[in-house]
Amino acid sequence: MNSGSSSVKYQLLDMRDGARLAMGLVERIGERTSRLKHTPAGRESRERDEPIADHEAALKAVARELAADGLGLDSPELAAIGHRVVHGGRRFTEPTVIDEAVLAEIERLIPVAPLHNPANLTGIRTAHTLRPDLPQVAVFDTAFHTTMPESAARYAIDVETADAHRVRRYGFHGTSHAYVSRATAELLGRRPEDVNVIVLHLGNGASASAVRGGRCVDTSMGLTPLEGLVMGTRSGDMDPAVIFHLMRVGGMSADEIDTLLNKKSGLIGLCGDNDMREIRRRVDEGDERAALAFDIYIHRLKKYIGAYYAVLGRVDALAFTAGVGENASAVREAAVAGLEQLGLAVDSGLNAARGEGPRLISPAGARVAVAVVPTDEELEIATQTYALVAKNG
Ligand SMILES: Nc1ncnc2c1ncn2[C@@H]1O[C@H](COP(=O)(O)OP(=O)(O)O)[C@@H](O)[C@H]1O
Ligand SMILES: CC(=O)OP(=O)(O)O
Ligand SMILES: [Mg+2]
Repeated sequence: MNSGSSSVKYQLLDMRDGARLAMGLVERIGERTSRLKHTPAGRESRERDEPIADHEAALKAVARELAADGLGLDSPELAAIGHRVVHGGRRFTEPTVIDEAVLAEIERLIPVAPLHNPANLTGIRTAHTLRPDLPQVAVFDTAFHTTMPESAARYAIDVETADAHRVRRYGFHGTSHAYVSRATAELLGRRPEDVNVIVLHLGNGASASAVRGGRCVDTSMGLTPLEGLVMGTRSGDMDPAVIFHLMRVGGMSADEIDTLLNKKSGLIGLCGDNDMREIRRRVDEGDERAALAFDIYIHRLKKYIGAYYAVLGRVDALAFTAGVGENASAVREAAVAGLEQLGLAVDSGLNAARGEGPRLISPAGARVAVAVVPTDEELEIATQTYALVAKNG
């Protein structure tokens, strides 16, 4: 289960061979026009528009769809349910079997992941009600980033204050960064230990990571998923003094600024749209606001590519993933344009071609491989969940 702020993605997997039995997506939870798309393996997808009020209703709708295919949650073959949990703080560095103490810790972390941890908790509680006998396992977005050195994880603020309030950089999308950096090494035919990769996870939320020999050494999100890249609705990096200015001069409250920066900024704040498909359509029609939003998005992305190049010293591959990274060829082309001196370039034919699995888009013989590597957070969650459950007997 991958419960996001307004969506649930899910897969049912046979872990004997990794076969996907069913997958699906519930979108726009809490809005009037929620949509559920359910795809049983080897059969037609079913799409349904129906109001789905919250993550509890979403999970129940998913259970209903699975049952309709004879894959109901009541199956005795179901071994465990794995859940994405966005914020695990410093305590959770590994997948963890969920009990009351774990639930309490995820709840305690809500203030630093207000869009995500509540949805994750609802997903876990609903799944537990449906199958109280099964192990429920939490796989944390923050876990992969716990290898970051202090030089990358600490903010340069007073140490006592920071420690008293657990203020540091945790990083997110770790399940995706882990999976994609490994899949990129595989695409190059090399061991993860031997390659340095920059991963750009560009979804609605977006983050970059620098991965040296399979271990994360830096990532763009921080205490919360607000820092770093320009996102669909989040600002990413800015001078923190913007907040004091908006409070003192703009008369805004902390909550109002929180909503502004998390929900009304980024691409949607800049041009009124957060979907890259729509933005590209407008750019192609000559819309100047959309073009400026696109340029700001790309400028930030380029800065992170350069920064992580410097952090790693040697880069073997740059991998694009998630909704924007996997689909928006214009973003990939613009992000590496002008970086030939760094050995980075895309072949426009390869970049424009549609494809399914991981694929190279850099020209033959390029010093740095540029790749599109589809993420699969659900498979990674299932793999980690199954390994833990199998180990525990
Ligand atoms: N064909 C496409 N072309 C360009 N952008 C796309 C395309 N499909 C999806 N996207 C972008 O991907 C985003 C969703 O990415 P996804 O990784 O599913 O995000 P999240 O997990 O944060 O919900 C959309 O908001 C849209 O901007
Ligand atoms: C952590 C985060 O930003 O997740 P998402 O991209 O699913 O919103
Ligand atoms: Mg996502």
